[in-house]
Amino acid sequence: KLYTEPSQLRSTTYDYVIVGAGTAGSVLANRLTEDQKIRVLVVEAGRSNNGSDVANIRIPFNAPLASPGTPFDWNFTTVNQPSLNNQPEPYPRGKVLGGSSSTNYLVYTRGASDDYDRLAKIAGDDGWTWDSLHPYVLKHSSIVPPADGHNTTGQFDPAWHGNGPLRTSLPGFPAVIDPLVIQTTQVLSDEFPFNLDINSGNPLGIGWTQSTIANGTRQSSAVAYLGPVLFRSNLDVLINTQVTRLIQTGRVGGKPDFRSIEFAQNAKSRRFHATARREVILSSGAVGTPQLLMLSGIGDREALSRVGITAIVNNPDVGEHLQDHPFLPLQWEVNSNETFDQIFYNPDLAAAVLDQWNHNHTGLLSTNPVTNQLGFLRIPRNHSIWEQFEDPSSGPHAPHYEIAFGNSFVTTSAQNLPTSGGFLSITPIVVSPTSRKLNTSNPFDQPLIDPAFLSTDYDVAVMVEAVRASQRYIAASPWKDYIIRPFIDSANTTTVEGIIEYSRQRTATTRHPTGTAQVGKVVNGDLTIKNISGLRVVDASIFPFVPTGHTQAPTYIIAERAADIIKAAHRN
Ligand SMILES: Cc1cc2nc3c(=O)[nH]c(=O)nc-3n(C[C@H](O)[C@H](O)[C@H](O)COP(=O)(O)OP(=O)(O)OC[C@H]3O[C@@H](n4cnc5c(N)ncnc54)[C@H](O)[C@@H]3O)c2cc1C
Repeated sequence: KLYTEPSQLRSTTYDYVIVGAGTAGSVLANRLTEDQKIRVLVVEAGRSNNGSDVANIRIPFNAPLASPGTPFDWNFTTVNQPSLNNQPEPYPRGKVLGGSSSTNYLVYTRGASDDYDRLAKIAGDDGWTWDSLHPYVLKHSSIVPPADGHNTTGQFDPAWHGNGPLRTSLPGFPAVIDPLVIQTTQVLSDEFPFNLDINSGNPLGIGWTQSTIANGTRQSSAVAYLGPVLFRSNLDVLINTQVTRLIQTGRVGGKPDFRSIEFAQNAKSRRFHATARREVILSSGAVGTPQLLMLSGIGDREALSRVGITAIVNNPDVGEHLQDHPFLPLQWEVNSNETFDQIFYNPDLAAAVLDQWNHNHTGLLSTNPVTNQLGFLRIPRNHSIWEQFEDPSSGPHAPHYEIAFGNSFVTTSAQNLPTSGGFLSITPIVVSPTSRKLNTSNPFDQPLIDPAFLSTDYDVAVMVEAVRASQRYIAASPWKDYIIRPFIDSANTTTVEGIIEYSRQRTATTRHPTGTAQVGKVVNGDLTIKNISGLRVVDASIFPFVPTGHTQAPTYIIAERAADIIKAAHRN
């Protein structure tokens, strides 16, 4: 049942208390309440994902309107980024049932098998290898026909898709660049081979984008996992309420035991408490989880004492090691009036596509807002970059960078939409970055977030290489009559110095924070917290290295396995 006020709760004691009904938290809420005898409370700071004002979190193409600066988002900002000309960056995180899966850009990629194998090695648990996780890969998701019903043969491999509740699909609306992107994989097949399914564990090459969209509508963990089980009498979900602190309830096996939470609706309102008989599970995301640990006295002793918090468990790694993917759109003016830009210039067209979506959930608004094709690529072994840097990737199937092809002008906070013209955007993303950081202080204040974008020479060098690869892509013959010229802002990105200068002006977040309560440093292989009893973390903060794809699918996969680990831990 869904509650909007803490005073409405039927109990203060549950078997499990989950903090955050986001991507991972909703998976756990669903799986742990499969056993009717188990009672679960989920406390979510954000609002409901239903209501009369939720169009922008339901309509796939409107995802960029869901955050930042909206009631669905925490509206965080990073600290000034010295390597991005000392500018801060908006840092969106979903604050709504489904968490960031309700506001993200819907791209569904699992990353490389090597990413999971490295996680298993760091965790000391073979259960996290790609092969061992295969049942969870199939259990969490399924692939359904796209909104336009086109024949998807040759665009994905059905063998890699299961029958799970999270429904995904291939692009639901064709882009004028689709044939050009695919033809280039034939013309430049050595460097940019076609990959039938980038979600097979080997993402290398260029393939069709899969998105968390079904029937032309966003599929989030709230839609796929939480909504369908809200009727269960053993599940209580409290929204609009922030957990402010975890409370030590005693000691178990010589370790501090944290089985209670404190929560409130705002900084001035009454504080409430609830207790878990079995465990409190933190699924508050890569910003919320370390913030809550630190507020509860779990973190770096000296940093906590500077903000007046007494450390109960000294762990300097809590909230450190934030890792994200830097993202840099490049744009070209093109010889077409069929790019998606047109709906931003023409209100009649915008109204027509909205009418179509409202009518039957088809048309432009039913598709992913960013891209119909993605490429994941490695810098070859004989490239001079490797004379200077160690390869930080997890293995031979893991890319160093990604390129996403957009049939419109992709912007960042540092760039406005032009008022006319048709555009192609290619967005290089460094997917094995080496920059890491995050710091925090008080529950209702925004924490200090520092992704340290492009702060290492390696990240800069890979960004340069990714920009050059994008330029080689559109220099191929299929684009000859299509590209007019580079957009003015990116026109000078022809020299290494020019690319670096452009990167420092325009790089933004791909919104993939991970690593702030990572396996090996903060949590054990079973995701329990080191030197603490009664507490576990299940969300994107546990990844020791950011996966080399977009981070929602890896989060669903680890959450599905975590549910089984938790059930097994309490079986007797
Ligand atoms: C704008 C945006 C675009 C993105 N695009 C993509 C994409 O296209 N593809 C992709 O794969 N990934 C994308 N991502 C990233 C992906 O969505 C996240 O990595 C993933 O959803 C993280 O899941 P999580 O469970 O760790 O956290 P979340 O899903 O963020 O869940 C955390 C939940 O905890 C709640 N919470 C936090 N603190 C508290 C507290 N103290 N008390 C109570 N509740 C609390 C939050 O409100 C939230 O609901 C995007 C993210 C954003 C924000």
